[in-house]
Amino acid sequence: MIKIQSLVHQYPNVPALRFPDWEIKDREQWLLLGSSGSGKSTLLNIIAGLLKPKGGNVIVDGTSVYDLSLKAMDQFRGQKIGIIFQRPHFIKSLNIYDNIAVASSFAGLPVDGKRILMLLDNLGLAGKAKSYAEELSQGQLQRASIARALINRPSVLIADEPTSSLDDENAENVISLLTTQAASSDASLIVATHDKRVRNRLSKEYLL
Ligand SMILES: Nc1ncnc2c1ncn2[C@@H]1O[C@H](COP(=O)(O)OP(=O)(O)OP(=O)(O)O)[C@@H](O)[C@H]1O
Repeated sequence: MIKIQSLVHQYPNVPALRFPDWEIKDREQWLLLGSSGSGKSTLLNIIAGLLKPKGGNVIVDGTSVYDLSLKAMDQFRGQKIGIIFQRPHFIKSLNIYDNIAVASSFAGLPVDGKRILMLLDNLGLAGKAKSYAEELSQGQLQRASIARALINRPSVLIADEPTSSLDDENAENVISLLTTQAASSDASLIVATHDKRVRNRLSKEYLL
């Protein structure tokens, strides 16, 4: 369960961003909608523990995220929150398997090789474990980033414009995988998007 309460963020020289309170129950799937500049990415970064808000609370599974020390917050994020960005970033010198393994090590968790291979298989990447990011297409990379986001069995999967750089077929594939994989991992899902192809695929909407 995630709660945001009385959240406000202030960038220099622009009006403060205020976010309506929001409660995301376990396994719920939400679209985060709003016009360009309304604060979607800002809110996702705040929920993910990557950007400290000026005021208010983010509570994930009973823990007030911004009351944690920086080190505790890094581990908490690694264990509880899976993040998928618009364009996936992988460490170039490591293969896909090792990139996913590193996500567990950073979170202070043991590497579960069987689960890495199972997730890659579920995401249609069974043969790509030993490949490097530069050898994968955008759609394959986005699927690999879903595997990486899921590896630590997070409570919530957060995706910021995950389909905007993909063609129709890959966009459909990625949104299906996000919804089914979140459900089978018992994770909640938040997808921020402008993409009309995605809008009718999740039942709940939070509007900025
Ligand atoms: N680092 C920053 N410094 C100053 N202002 C910022 C910064 N990042 C974002 N902003 C401003 O905060 C507002 C919200 O930005 P944000 O990226 O969260 O919006 P968004 O809804 O995700 O937009 P888009 O849909 O275009 O990606 C915008 O007005 C933006 O210009």
